[in-house]
Amino acid sequence: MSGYVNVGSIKVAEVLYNFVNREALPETGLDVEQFWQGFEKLVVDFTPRNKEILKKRQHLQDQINEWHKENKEFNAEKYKAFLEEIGYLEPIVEDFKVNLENIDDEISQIAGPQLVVPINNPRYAINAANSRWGSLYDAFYGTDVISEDKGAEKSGGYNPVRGNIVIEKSREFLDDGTPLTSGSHKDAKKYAVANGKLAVTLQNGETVGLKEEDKFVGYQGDEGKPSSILLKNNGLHIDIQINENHPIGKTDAAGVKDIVLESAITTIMDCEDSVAAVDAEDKTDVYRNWKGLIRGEISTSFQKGDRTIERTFNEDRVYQTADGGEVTLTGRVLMLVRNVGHLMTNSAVLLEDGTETYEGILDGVFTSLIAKHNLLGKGKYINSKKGSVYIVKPKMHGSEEVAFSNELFARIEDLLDLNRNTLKMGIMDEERRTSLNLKNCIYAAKERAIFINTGWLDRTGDEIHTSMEIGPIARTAEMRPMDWFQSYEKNNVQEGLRAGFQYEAQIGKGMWAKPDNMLEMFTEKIGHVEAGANTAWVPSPTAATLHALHYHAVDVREVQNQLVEKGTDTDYRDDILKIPFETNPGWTKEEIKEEVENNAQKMLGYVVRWVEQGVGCSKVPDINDIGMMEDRATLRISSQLITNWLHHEIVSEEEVLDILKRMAVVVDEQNAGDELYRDMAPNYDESVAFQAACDLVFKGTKQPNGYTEPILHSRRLEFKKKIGVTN
Ligand SMILES: CC(=O)SCCNC(=O)CCNC(=O)[C@H](O)C(C)(C)COP(=O)(O)OP(=O)(O)OC[C@H]1O[C@@H](n2cnc3c(N)ncnc32)[C@H](O)[C@@H]1OP(=O)(O)O
Ligand SMILES: O=CC(=O)O
Ligand SMILES: [Mg+2]
Repeated sequence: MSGYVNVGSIKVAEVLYNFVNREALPETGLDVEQFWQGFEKLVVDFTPRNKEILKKRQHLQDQINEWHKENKEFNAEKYKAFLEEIGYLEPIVEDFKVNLENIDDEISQIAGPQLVVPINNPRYAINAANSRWGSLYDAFYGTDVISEDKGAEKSGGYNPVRGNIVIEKSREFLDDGTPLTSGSHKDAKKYAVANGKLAVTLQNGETVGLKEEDKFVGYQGDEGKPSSILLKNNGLHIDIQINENHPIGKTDAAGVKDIVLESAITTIMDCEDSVAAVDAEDKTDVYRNWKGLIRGEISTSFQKGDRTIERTFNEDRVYQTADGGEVTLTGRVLMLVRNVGHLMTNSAVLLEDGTETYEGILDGVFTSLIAKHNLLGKGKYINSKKGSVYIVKPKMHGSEEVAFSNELFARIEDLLDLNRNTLKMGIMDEERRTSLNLKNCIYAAKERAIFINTGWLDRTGDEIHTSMEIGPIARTAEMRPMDWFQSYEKNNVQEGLRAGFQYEAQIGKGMWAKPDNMLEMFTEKIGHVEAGANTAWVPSPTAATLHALHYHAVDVREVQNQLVEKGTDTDYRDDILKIPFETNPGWTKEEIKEEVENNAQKMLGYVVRWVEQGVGCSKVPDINDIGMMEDRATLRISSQLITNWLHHEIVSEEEVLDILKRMAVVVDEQNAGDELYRDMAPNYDESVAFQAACDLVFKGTKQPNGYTEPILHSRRLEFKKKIGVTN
């Protein structure tokens, strides 16, 4: 474990202190001594306020619990009045508009997918930074968007039957978004440029152009024999790549070897839900990676099959324009960084009384300090051309907490000698108090709020915990179609539009949590764009490429215009307050068993890797063998649902323990091929991971807002100690 260095009244872990002095502070123009003095003062000033925020959360929760116990007959009007009385529902501010400056086009102008990636996994994080462009052919060929029926299997080498379906589907996409004056891209036998326009020769010998000529942007290679044609539709680029000697190009009449799409426009480098970082060593790793990412200098090499792959940031892409000029497009996403929320502390910095500092304060300071490098032009690539730093702030409850972050950001700007409002804020709309008071939350950071995103996974967990005492909460799959959820989503779009997010900021929708079910995503996630969101989360680069198709199909600007025209003054509060509980559930024994087993299996599959391997985001099979993206937020749902059912005696403790034990055997089997894995069964008492899962459900009513972090962190620290690892 790291030793500590005294910094005034506080102590900073040596590993972090050295990183800051040797790697983070150099090139920022900041004085080392002044920085640490200012840091100490900031920590000392903001810690008590952070503590107060958390006390208020608990006080509100306690009052809500008591109210439900005293009001067994639920009355919606009385409930709302009570929430107003205790300040859970805030008086709503007058209409206003956000006042944002120096916002990159990727946030304000370009509607498209937002990828999320654990920041402490360089292989994935660099991949994520490069996922601005993705192969449509690979996305179709490699996923279930195309069925494997009728000889179109994926297995083995290249399957031309499947390949032809990919090509056909891709041409249909071109016909939809960038149609020809006549005929179809399917019949193209040559793509060329003539007189500054796209000239497509069809099978019938006719040469046609684009219906909307200005959708042609540029090309690479010779006009008569280009290697690439660049088109643009709804603000997103399409690169038709041509090489008649390529194995795929050879099979295509026009020599097209791929269609590459602008895919993830922004990426969130995540320090939070998808990461396990519990001590100074882990946090220093996180910050070091962020430095490599924001400067575009990080690289990694890894083995894939029998190949060694070197992964670095992609270069820009340069094209000739029709008028003889040149256009350079970035090869990379715009990066945002998600800090942690206000809840957790970390031993990386200790206060005078020996207690740990709030991790959110540390993240705010250090991710901003590191980002300053890039603001000063240091590094291989510039992330924000406008000189902003985009910080996503999760798990805030109500406008007071947003105001706290806003002040923290201002103080960090002063510490780092940054202009006011350089630090922008993405507000996760993922706690009930925030959804219900969203307008006020945006107002509290109206010079910084660059997104509001419906983090529906945490939001669902918070819904369960907040109303723990009312009765049994609905089964997880039944929660989304319900009023509370639907109105939460609509309210988010409405409040974004009302606050003037159109052409200024992002109205974002949540994660697709089934990373292997791309057909289902392809069918469903277009709903996010149709609802007026100009971005939505995806779990992988492939998902980003497929989701990009939705922004080609639907012009979200039009949707937003229509919504604004219709009016943005619906009061969704009453619907959001419709608690998803069951007065008379009537679930069969079989249904109850299935629900608990499913949640238990996902929990254990995730927790075991978190606690014993430090993996913060995993793909874990559910009971139907569907690989689910599991992170701290999905764990909050699974654990709180079981807790709730235990609390209301839908299941007994013995039954849950029995299910956990049986599911542990299943999870052990699923991980049989992993050398680092330690079985949970049959010595359950010795498995730290198994104990963590038990704590999460059996002590679930006591977890602050139902969060999983306190147990995950303490059990991970216990495991590290047990096996003697420092990181
Ligand atoms: C509630 C919330 O807070 S949601 C936000 C937090 N969640 C996330 O950030 C999810 C991010 N996604 C992931 O971590 C992963 O996709 C997982 C864990 C869900 C699945 O991971 P795996 O099982 O390894 O995925 P799979 O085997 O299908 O794909 C691996 C390949 O995809 C790439 N990949 C997968 N996810 C990502 C990603 N998010 N970003 C970049 N690349 C990715 C990997 O780099 C790898 O490719 P490579 O071999 O060329 O390096
Ligand atoms: O952070 C995202 C969520 O859904 O929770
Ligand atoms: Mg979340």
